[in-house]
Amino acid sequence: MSRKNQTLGEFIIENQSSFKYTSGELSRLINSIRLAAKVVSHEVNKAGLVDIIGAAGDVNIQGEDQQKLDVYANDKFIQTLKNRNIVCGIASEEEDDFITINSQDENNQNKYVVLIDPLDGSSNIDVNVSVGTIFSIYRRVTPIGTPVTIDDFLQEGNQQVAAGYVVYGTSTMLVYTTGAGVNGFTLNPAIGTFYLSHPTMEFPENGNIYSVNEGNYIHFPQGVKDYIKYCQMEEDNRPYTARYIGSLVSDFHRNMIKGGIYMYPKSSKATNGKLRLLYECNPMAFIAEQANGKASDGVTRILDIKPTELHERVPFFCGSKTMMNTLEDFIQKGK
Ligand SMILES: O=P(O)(O)OC[C@H]1O[C@](O)(COP(=O)(O)O)[C@@H](O)[C@@H]1O
Ligand SMILES: [Mg+2]
Ligand SMILES: [Mg+2]
Repeated sequence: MSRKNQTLGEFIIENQSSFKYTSGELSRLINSIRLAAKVVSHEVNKAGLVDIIGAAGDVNIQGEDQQKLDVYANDKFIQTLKNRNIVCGIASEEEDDFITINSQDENNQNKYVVLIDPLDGSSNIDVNVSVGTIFSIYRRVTPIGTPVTIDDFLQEGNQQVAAGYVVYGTSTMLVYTTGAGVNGFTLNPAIGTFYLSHPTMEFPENGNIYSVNEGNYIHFPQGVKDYIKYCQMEEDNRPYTARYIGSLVSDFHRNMIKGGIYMYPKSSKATNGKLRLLYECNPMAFIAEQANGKASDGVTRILDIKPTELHERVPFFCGSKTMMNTLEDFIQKGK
């Protein structure tokens, strides 16, 4: 039956469908993320009120002004993840260092670490444009009952056991993979339940949407400049459509549904680009590949990059395979 004529009652409730590939603990971990997503969604949907918009007055490790909603989302996800006795460590965009959850206790059998961008698209908060949350889950590499170390977090993206995002848009959706495809769930806020609204999400092989902050065009490497000009030429099915929301999650989500490519290149202003490998690029790359898409730094597959520090940045290109292959050819030629 096509999704169109399914009634709400016929949507498979996520508990019966999305966990067929996951262990009980991982299911419970994703359940805790789902709970935190509902709480944050409620706050996002009233962010126009004085108590939650605006800067929190602090600056995070990235040197960025923390928005109140950044801090709120960070607190909620950490608090929810701590309470479930499943996670032994958390790294967040909003925390200087990783957080240990009683892993020194020899009875602590918690074996997962979570890396999170609690609020993605911060520049959109005060202007009522969609934002998101991104998460990445690994098994710890250090022995259970011993202290968590940075090695538990500096794992290659190809070791992830799950990754996903929440997009707080016209509706709130949770989209994630556990390594067996990508499923999208839409929140029915009236009853607080996520419904499987987008089963087996996949990038179209090709597309005609490109997402990049063209304000930085003059600072881009020549190969990226050449590709952007290619997108704008009157030829074949071009010029493509330019769409840039300013939230990685939102641009990625639209491109996965319609086909397209997202680009955050390095530039003379940001020599490694802006996006963080561990809690933005790796999870989105895992989802992209599980959805028949592709993700690289322009040369190397994102999931094969060996991380060296918690908040390291990499150039990030992600989307429909055919568009990504064309972009990488331009980068190869133009350097
Ligand atoms: O404003 P810019 O430089 O184009 O950057 C926009 C990009 O930066 C981000 O907002 C970075 O994420 P954070 O908001 O979590 O820092 C992405 O979501 C978005 O795609
Ligand atoms: Mg982000
Ligand atoms: Mg963020």
